[in-house]
Amino acid sequence: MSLFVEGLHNHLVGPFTFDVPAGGCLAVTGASGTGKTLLLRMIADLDPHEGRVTFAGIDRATLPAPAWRRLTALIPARSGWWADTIGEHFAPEHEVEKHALAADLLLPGSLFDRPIEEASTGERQRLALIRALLAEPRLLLLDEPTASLDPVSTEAVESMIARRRASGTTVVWITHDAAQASRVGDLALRMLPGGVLAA
Ligand SMILES: Nc1ncnc2c1ncn2[C@@H]1O[C@H](COP(=O)(O)OP(=O)(O)OP(=O)(O)O)[C@@H](O)[C@H]1O
Repeated sequence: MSLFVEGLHNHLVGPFTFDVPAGGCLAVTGASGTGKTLLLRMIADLDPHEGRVTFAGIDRATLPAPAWRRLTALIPARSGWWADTIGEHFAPEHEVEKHALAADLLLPGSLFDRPIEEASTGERQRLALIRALLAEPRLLLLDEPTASLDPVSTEAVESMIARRRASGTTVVWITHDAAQASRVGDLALRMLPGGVLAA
């Protein structure tokens, strides 16, 4: 399912116009504060904005919000957690799959029994990714998903996203790592101050 963004802007950043084909990955780079997160949040419809977002040929404005939320997942740089233990954040029907995804991301299965306060930043990042992937989104919006990870764990995340892309999931991936941007992205956008995009 392809993503088409046209004239997307708010009072701080934009307008942005680009498209990402089905299964493609747009790598977004740029200095801190140039509006990368705001771009993701506007695509996800989490912040007020103007402009058009079309996914799989459907104008997002015509979709009820719950339908859009089922199609997309935004994984923020800092994930939100509300229950005491990690496992409580996962539905019982995902018991088997969550462990499989955790193993793929080099996380021990015992982690799910532990309090969330004990999870490291890098563990939380991977757990947030697992939580999002269990819902099988067709559009993944990733905000620096490997910022706190070592090279081996980073590679595990990149491989997992590559597998999702192979089954048609479309990705927008924010990164500060130019090498990662060229590894994971088949399209690249660089944000400049003022939210202008350069290819
Ligand atoms: N709710 C808000 N109200 C006012 N200004 C905001 C708001 N959210 C973000 N900004 C500002 O908009 C600009 C872009 O923020 P954004 O978080 O998108 O940057 P970024 O490129 O993702 O930065 P980083 O690489 O540091 O994560 C920043 O100057 C930020 O201070």
